[in-house]
Amino acid sequence: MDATVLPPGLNGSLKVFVEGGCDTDWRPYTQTRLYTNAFVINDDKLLLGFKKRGFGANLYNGFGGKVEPGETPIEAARRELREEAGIDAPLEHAGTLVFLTEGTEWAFHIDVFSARSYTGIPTETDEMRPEWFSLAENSVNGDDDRSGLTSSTTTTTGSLPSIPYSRMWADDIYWLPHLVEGKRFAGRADFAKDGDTYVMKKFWFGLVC
Ligand SMILES: COc1nc(N)nc2c1ncn2[C@H]1C[C@H](O)[C@@H](COP(=O)(O)OP(=O)(O)OP(=O)(O)O)O1
Repeated sequence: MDATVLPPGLNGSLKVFVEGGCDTDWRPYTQTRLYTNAFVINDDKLLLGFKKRGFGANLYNGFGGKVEPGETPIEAARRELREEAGIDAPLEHAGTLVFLTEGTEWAFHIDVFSARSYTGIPTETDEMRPEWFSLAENSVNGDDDRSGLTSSTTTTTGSLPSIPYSRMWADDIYWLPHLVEGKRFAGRADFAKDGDTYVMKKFWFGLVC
C-alpha cells in the first residue's frame, strides 16, 4: 500500500512500516469512541498493567480507558494512570490507534501516551496490577505465565522479564518498540472473534513523518 493511501480512520503524514492480514476491505463504522493508553518508561524498564477484569482481562497493557465527557484525552490519560496505577506522569502524545472489533459497530480511537518519569508508587488496584518489564537486550523471556508469581510492582533491582508480547493484544508487538524508541506512530487493526478470543485480521501501522 502506498504511504498516501491510509486505512479509513487515519490521517496525516504517515509512512507505513508494517501491514498485513486478509485481503478484505476494512470494516465500515459509523461512530468512534475515545480511549487512552499510557506507558511509563523508567531508565531501562517499562511499566505495564495486568488487566484483572473487563475488556482485555488477563492481558498486559498500558494504563487507560474511556475519555469521559468534558475531558481532553491527555486529562483522561492522567486520570486513568492515577486510578489504575496510582502514579502521576508527564505524559506526551506518542501515537494514535484505531481498532474495530467484531460485534461492535463503532471504532476504538485510542490516543497513546508515554512518559519517561513518574511520581508516586505503582500500586495494584482492583482493575490493574502494575509490573515492571526490562527493555534491556539480554532480559529473560517475559512471555512465560507469571500468574503464580508475586507482583513485581515494587521491584527495582534484579533481572526483570522482557515485554510479554504473547500475553498482550496482538497489535502491540508492532508499535510498542517504536514508542519505546520515542518515535510517533499511528495504526489501525480490525479484529474478528474466535470464541472468547480476538484475532487480528487486518492491520496497518505507520510512523509519523
Ligand atoms: C483491540 O486492540 C487493543 N489493543 C490495545 N493495545 N489496547 C486496546 C485494544 N482495545 C482496547 N485497548 C485499550 C484501550 C484502553 O486503554 C483499554 C480499555 O479500556 P477499558 O474498557 O478498561 O475502559 P475503562 O474506562 O477503564 O472501563 P471501565 O472503567 O468501565 O472498566 O484497552
